[in-house]
Amino acid sequence: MDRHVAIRARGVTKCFREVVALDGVDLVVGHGQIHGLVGPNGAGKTTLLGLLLGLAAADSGSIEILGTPLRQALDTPDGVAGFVDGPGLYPSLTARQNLAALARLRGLGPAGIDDVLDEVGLADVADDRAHGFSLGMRQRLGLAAALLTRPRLLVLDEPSNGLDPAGKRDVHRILTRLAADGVSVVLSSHRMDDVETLCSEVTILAAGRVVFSGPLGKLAAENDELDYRVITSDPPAAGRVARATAGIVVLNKGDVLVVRGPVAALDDLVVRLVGDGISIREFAPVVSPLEAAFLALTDGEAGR
Ligand SMILES: Nc1ncnc2c1ncn2[C@@H]1O[C@H](COP(=O)(O)OP(=O)(O)OP(=O)(O)O)[C@@H](O)[C@H]1O
Repeated sequence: MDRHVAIRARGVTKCFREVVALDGVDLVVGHGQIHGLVGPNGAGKTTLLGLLLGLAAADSGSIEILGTPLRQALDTPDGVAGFVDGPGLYPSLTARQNLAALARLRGLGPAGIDDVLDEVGLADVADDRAHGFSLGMRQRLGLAAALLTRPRLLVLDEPSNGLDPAGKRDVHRILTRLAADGVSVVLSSHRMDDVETLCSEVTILAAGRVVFSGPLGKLAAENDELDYRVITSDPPAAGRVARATAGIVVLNKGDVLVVRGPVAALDDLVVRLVGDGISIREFAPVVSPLEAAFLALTDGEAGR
């Protein structure tokens, strides 16, 4: 038993007939960490999140949640909440009634319902029926339902799905605040920018296996051959300087200067540009380290 981590999964395997959805998966999530789960369609993300929520049992391996080993389905300890495949809601009930029904099922009183509705930005539509809700509103209501139980571990399958930019910002704000209070969060997403903004650690799954797990910074360190877009005050001169810098490969992407090279050569290029009086307005990876790693590590695995 390990009380220092929220989730410790080792060698988890899950098959659906001949389909191996998870194949020896390890996952460690610390307290107060927001951990991203990414992978192509069919990689096993929802299956893994479902196991963490106790919706099914693993075929083999071990899963420990909040210090308690999971032995069978529906065995999750108190303090775990979330959803997979979209939040389960009663369409004919209002937002408030949905939460009241859930509170009764969990043996909780109605106290807190207004607070969580307010927290997820649904206070104004609290008495509207859920069947008229947009995808983003249903996601918010699902999050409200999870928050109602005051969880110590939140397990969320694509929580930003269907949210507009303001909704996404609200959800990010809520999750970041919860994590600051020590709540652990595991979430899946197809949006690399979401994962990069929210998560300190990420696990990349491909075909049921973990191909990377660790801090986002480690991915950046392992990707020193990214393409960088360089926007300057004098593009022709910058192109000439880049071509003359040892170790730098210049790639033409329209009018925009794009370079590739080891970190030392990129550093040298910056020094030379500035030395030549060329102002650097932007020096940024064309695709983020996470996206580059995702594409490199999951190449050919999509669409099982
Ligand atoms: N209940 C099930 N019965 C049969 N096969 C299943 C079942 N659930 C998942 N699978 C299969 O297991 C594999 C992993 O599916 P899973 O839904 O976990 O992937 P995912 O990473 O969440 O994909 P997506 O990004 O498309 O949601 C897929 O091949 C899927 O078809």
